[in-house]
Amino acid sequence: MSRTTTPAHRPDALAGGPSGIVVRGVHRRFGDFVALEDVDLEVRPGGLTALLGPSGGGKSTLLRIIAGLDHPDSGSVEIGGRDATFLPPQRRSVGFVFQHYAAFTHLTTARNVAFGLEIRKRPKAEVRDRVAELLELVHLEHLADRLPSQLSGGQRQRMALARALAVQPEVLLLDEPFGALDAQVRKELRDWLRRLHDEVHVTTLFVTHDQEEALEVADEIVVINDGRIEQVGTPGELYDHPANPFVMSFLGPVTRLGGALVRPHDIEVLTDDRAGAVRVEVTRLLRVGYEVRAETRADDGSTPWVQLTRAQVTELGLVEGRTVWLRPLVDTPFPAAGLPADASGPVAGPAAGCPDRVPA
Ligand SMILES: Nc1ncnc2c1ncn2[C@@H]1O[C@H](COP(=O)(O)OP(=O)(O)OP(=O)(O)O)[C@@H](O)[C@H]1O
Repeated sequence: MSRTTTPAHRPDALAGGPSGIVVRGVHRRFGDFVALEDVDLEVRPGGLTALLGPSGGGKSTLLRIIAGLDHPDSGSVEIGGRDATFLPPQRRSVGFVFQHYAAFTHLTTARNVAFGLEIRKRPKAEVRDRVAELLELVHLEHLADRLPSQLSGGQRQRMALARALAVQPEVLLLDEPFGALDAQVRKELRDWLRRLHDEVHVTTLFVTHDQEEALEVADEIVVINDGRIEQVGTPGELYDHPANPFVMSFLGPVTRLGGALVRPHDIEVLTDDRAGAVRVEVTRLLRVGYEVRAETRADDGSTPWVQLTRAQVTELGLVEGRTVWLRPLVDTPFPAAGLPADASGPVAGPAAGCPDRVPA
């Protein structure tokens, strides 16, 4: 997917320029529990930003505070350059969509989309034109007269997006908008969201716990864990230059090699001993689609695994039981000891279920 035309590079894409979000020093406690601790965040105007982190990390709390559905104990929220900290949700110019969208069940798709405009008493012709435009945008024009119960889950979420966009919010906040849908539909909708965003350029912040979703869709990813922001960057920056072991292990597969954390595709397999290489025995070759995962055991009892292509396996003559040597192909910034106990592998995405996570 091309990112060359991302709205972040086209700040003039909205009339008056899109608005960013600035969060400063936000704290939020629930009793003794600290849900957000001194959170500072700038969401780029016109960008598609993912708020990514494990369950309970504080994603929804932060989104709700930006939306005005919850309030910080201290700190501030600015939307489009205006202090919104004490504004009610309806005065923040935000549109939101949640995982389980509560549509008006007795209203058609078109009337659901029109709702926000109608309560704002917009002229009938304007409402009609805007609804037609939005339904076309979300590819639901042919289902305008259906009731929500006659739509699929994916169609309902698209209707929710259209409804949120109807009142032309400055920012769009999406909390796991596709979370309740099955994997295939999720995948289609995330491609669709990317394309939709390329058309409308509204500053969008979406919550996800799925690293693959964030890597595929977002211009920028904010990784949040335990109420703190771990790192902010483009998908490439986070994947290639993680700030700490948590980000490294959350954003892709990791394995331990010679006391360091390494990506399993950044390991060279050698058929003889060389400087810096670790001797291992191949314990299992697992074919997973187009890749082969070679599980190994080193003399110190550690069990690094390597991601290879079938051609590499053939070329190396790898078979179970063979001794080979492994060497990291890139510098390994983190010792394996720095890996949090609960982050021994990716939590979701293509690498989920990697051998590191398969119970012995
Ligand atoms: N109203 C509340 N009262 C008490 N604790 C709360 C409340 N809302 C959230 N929390 C706690 O704050 C923490 C952060 O919750 P939050 O919903 O923001 O996490 P999350 O990252 O969105 O997680 P998930 O992906 O599971 O939705 C959790 O431990 C949660 O139990």
